[in-house]
Amino acid sequence: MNVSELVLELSDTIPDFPKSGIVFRDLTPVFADADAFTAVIDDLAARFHGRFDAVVGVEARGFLLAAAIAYAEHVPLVAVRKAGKLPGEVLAEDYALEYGTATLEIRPGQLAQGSRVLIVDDVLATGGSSSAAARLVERSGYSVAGIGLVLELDGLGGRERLGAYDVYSIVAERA
Ligand SMILES: O=P(O)(O)OC[C@H]1O[C@H](OP(=O)(O)OP(=O)(O)O)[C@H](O)[C@@H]1O
Ligand SMILES: Nc1ncnc2[nH]cnc12
Repeated sequence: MNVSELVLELSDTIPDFPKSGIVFRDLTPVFADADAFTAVIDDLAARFHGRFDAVVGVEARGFLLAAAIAYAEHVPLVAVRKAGKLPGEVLAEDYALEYGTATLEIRPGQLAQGSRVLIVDDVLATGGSSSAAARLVERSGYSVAGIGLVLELDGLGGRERLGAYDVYSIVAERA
């Protein structure tokens, strides 16, 4: 099986989680399969290879992917976290997602100005999380080299919202 077949084969679909009406796509079984996880990391890293100086992972599921890509490509890893988790000076962006609203934060000054940053997350739905992460990257003085995702849910406006960026997902499916 190729990497997109592995993602489709192993991922789960849970109706009415975390709220009634949401069809939740769970990628943890993909991460729990060593061959599939390795294939996912290799695919995302290869797609953007040579075009990024650092990786940003979006809490929480994006951390799992971003850490592995940073290790594989030997580049710095920066965490974009939910509000109140990072100490010291932070930049913050409010956003909406499929099942609520939240705030993401970054500690600026961790990378050289002008660094090309790859933003990584597991799922693209409305694009609220990724666009908030992109705004934090840009407000920190870096550029967004691309946004890498495992699964894109079509029909929720995410790709349209991220139109300014190079967005790649391993699998796209109708939400
Ligand atoms: O495109 P969007 O509409 O923003 O949705 C996608 C985001 O939603 C999920 O995270 P969630 O906020 O549920 O947090 P978690 O990773 O901590 O579970 C997912 O991991 C993405 O970060
Ligand atoms: N339907 C969904 N499944 C998994 N993660 C999500 N993040 C936002 N919407 C989601």
